[in-house]
Amino acid sequence: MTKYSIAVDIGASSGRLILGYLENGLLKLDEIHRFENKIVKNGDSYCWEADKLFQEIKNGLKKCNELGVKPDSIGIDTWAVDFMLLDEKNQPLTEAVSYRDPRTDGMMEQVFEKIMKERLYLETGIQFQKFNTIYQLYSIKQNSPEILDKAKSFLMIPDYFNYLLTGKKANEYTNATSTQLVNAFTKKWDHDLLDLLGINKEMFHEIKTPKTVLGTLTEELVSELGFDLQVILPATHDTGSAVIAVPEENETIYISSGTWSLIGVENYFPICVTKALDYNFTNEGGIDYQYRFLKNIMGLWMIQEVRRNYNNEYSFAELVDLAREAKDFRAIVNVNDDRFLKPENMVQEIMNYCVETGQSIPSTPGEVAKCVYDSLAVSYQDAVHEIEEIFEKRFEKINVIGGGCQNEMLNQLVADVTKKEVYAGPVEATAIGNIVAQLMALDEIQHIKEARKIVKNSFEVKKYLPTAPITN
Ligand SMILES: Nc1ncnc2c1ncn2[C@@H]1O[C@H](COP(=O)(O)OP(=O)(O)OP(=O)(O)O)[C@@H](O)[C@H]1O
Ligand SMILES: C[C@H](O)[C@H](O)[C@@H](O)C(=O)CO
Ligand SMILES: [Mg+2]
Repeated sequence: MTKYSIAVDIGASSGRLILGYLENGLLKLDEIHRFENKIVKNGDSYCWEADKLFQEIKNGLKKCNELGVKPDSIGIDTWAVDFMLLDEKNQPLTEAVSYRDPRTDGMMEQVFEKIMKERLYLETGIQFQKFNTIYQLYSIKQNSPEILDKAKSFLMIPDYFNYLLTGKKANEYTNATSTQLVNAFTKKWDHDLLDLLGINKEMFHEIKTPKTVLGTLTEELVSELGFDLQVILPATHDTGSAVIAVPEENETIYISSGTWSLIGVENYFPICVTKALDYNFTNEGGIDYQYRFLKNIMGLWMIQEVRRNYNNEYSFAELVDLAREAKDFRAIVNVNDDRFLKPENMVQEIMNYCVETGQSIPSTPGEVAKCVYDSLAVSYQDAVHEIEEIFEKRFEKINVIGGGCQNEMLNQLVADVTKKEVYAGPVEATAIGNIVAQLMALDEIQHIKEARKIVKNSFEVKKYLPTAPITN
């Protein structure tokens, strides 16, 4: 009997419900619902529209009825680090504040007054991003302590949506690791660290791993939707799900390319050595207790903001075409500079950077786009060199997955600057990895190697070779 699973994949720029099932050994996808996601200003805070997003999840489930689809399971994944705090009546104490909110400015440095940076990295293995959950919570403790006093439940965004679906509370492992509050070795909440920071450890829930069946829908939702299903935990950190879908059975460097570019490798143990700290790599949790040794690169957020600055006049494909036409323009920015995390105007910020560094100044949408793509490719190349230095080996190929793998110009740039074979696809890697974890929980797929073989056979993967010869 064929099992049907729904992946709810909500990224920073868009969300989608995708139905997945096995047919003749191949994984089939049907997109049920797609919707926009964005950060909105709520008072003085930059927030996600959590209520609207949950309504979109229900809208997508209602479409199943219209399509005559009766799914067996659902799994939710989103971006990392962000969370909700619930009071004793299970009511949210704040809006869903975004990691791009400036409330964490200066918080990392204040935390280092409580715990040495090196110790924090040795215990958690997590990269130092100013917006990590640890710094968000510390900001609340410093600026609105009454909120933490009332907090009885800490749920990350997917955990919160799972709670609304089932009434059950749990923290899923892959996303919990992104908080920088989980011990990389015990894989549990680091209570010593929480005590050091004066954050009440009682509000955190039991950490559960991908493939866990959390429960079924609440009675209210069954009567609203007209059906019930199993709510299964995928890797609820979207990048954790994306990495599951890398269509490569052997070792490879992956780039999960979307709002962020997450570049790294899969590993069996956490690498918390000084060089990994200096290069700011992370050891986020993966499925089956793998580690995702990777780093955040600012990613296509920059081109999303450039597109917005030009009043969404150009599609992403048109911006690539315009960048190709600007082939002679060359200026490189440090994409990982905090100035690009949430500038008032990304185009202006890029121009200012080029003025400050004495470079040619991009003046057309094509030149700005080319500057972004060239700069991302340079940043990827630096990360590849760092990975090969730490692993003391050369990797032969790079797999690009996610929406960004549709950018053929960037894929070719990556092949040219790294001098490696680049394999681009699948586009919906996150949703695919989400579905794979559900089908594994439903005993439709037995293990990851089998899953990756199925993904490779089921979806298009385009190959890019360096235009210059590969020199070993
Ligand atoms: N046709 C296209 N040509 C070139 N680039 C594209 C195309 N379609 C999408 N993209 C790129 O893909 C990006 C979106 O990727 P994706 O859909 O994986 O992001 P998301 O899942 O919405 O967000 P997140 O990265 O937070 O998960 C866009 O910002 C854009 O740069
Ligand atoms: C904010 C996080 O760095 C971000 O969610 C990243 O981990 C990611 O997975 C983006 O899709
Ligand atoms: Mg995504």
